[in-house]
Amino acid sequence: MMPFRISVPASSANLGPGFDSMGLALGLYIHLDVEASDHHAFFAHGSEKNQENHFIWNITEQVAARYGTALPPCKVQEVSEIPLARGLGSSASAIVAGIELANQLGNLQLTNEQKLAFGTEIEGHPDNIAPALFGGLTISTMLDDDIPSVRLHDIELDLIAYIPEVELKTEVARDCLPDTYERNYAARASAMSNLVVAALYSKDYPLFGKMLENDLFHEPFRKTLIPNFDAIREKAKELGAFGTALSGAGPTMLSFVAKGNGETVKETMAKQLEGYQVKVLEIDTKGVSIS
Ligand SMILES: Nc1ncnc2c1ncn2[C@@H]1O[C@H](COP(=O)(O)OP(=O)(O)O)[C@@H](O)[C@H]1O
Ligand SMILES: N[C@@H](CCOP(=O)(O)O)C(=O)O
Repeated sequence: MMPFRISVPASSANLGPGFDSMGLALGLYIHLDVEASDHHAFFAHGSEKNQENHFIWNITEQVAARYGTALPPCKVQEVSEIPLARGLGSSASAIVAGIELANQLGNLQLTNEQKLAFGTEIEGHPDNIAPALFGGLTISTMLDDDIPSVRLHDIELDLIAYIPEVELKTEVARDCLPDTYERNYAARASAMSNLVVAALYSKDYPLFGKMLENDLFHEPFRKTLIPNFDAIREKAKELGAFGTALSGAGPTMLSFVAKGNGETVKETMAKQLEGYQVKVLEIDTKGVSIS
């Protein structure tokens, strides 16, 4: 086996009201460096200890078992830039990395549809899995036997992420959500989501930002868990951001600003947010890749 590297981007799910459906691939990556070995070994990021039960390797074994394939012994070294449990899709990126590792080691020739279906089955929703696989901004949903997914091109915006030190597990942030929504409420919430997509398509970024900040599906129920939710949104707006939303389930927030303004807005925001990593992030356009 020739050594190879699997790289998977992070992602920001939801984009306001696109709950469990929209996601944007980001230029932060998890990498798996793989080489032949006489025994199996998985080294997690920053660890020198072999972890036989690692989250990613477990996914790889599940995929191999599903296809009845034996995996050749190899050494895997994980290197990751994606912070865990901050709303940047680390679990989905790790799942996609595990699926791709099985695909490469077992020469499974999985189609994109098979990878998306398997990843969504594990994660429970496709909004982070689809952009981690395909790159860019994806809109997808689960049907009984299919996961339709559309990719939007040419998002001409700069992105600024405000990543706090605290973690928030997605599972905990999902437990705060109502089980059901009343019909008129759900219709209004869906209308916001429709307008987010329409505004992105027509590059009407002021309208996009306005609708982004009018989510009714999840942010109203999660904002009390999120440090500085209103302050970040208001300050970014003052500095000219079109809009700011929770990234995934949070606690990271993500601002969308005019192309070319990202660094200036970032500098000012960073001064106000002690203890945060404030970053201008690129949009990843490739999704999972092998090199
Ligand atoms: N690279 C990784 N290695 C091991 N576990 C991971 C990795 N990435 C994610 N996880 C698991 O997923 C959890 C975070 O997932 P989640 O709560 O959905 O947050 P998010 O996906 O927004 O980062 C981590 O606490 C860990 O259990
Ligand atoms: N739609 C999900 C997205 C979770 O994204 P994550 O990056 O926080 O795992 C949700 O909002 O629960």
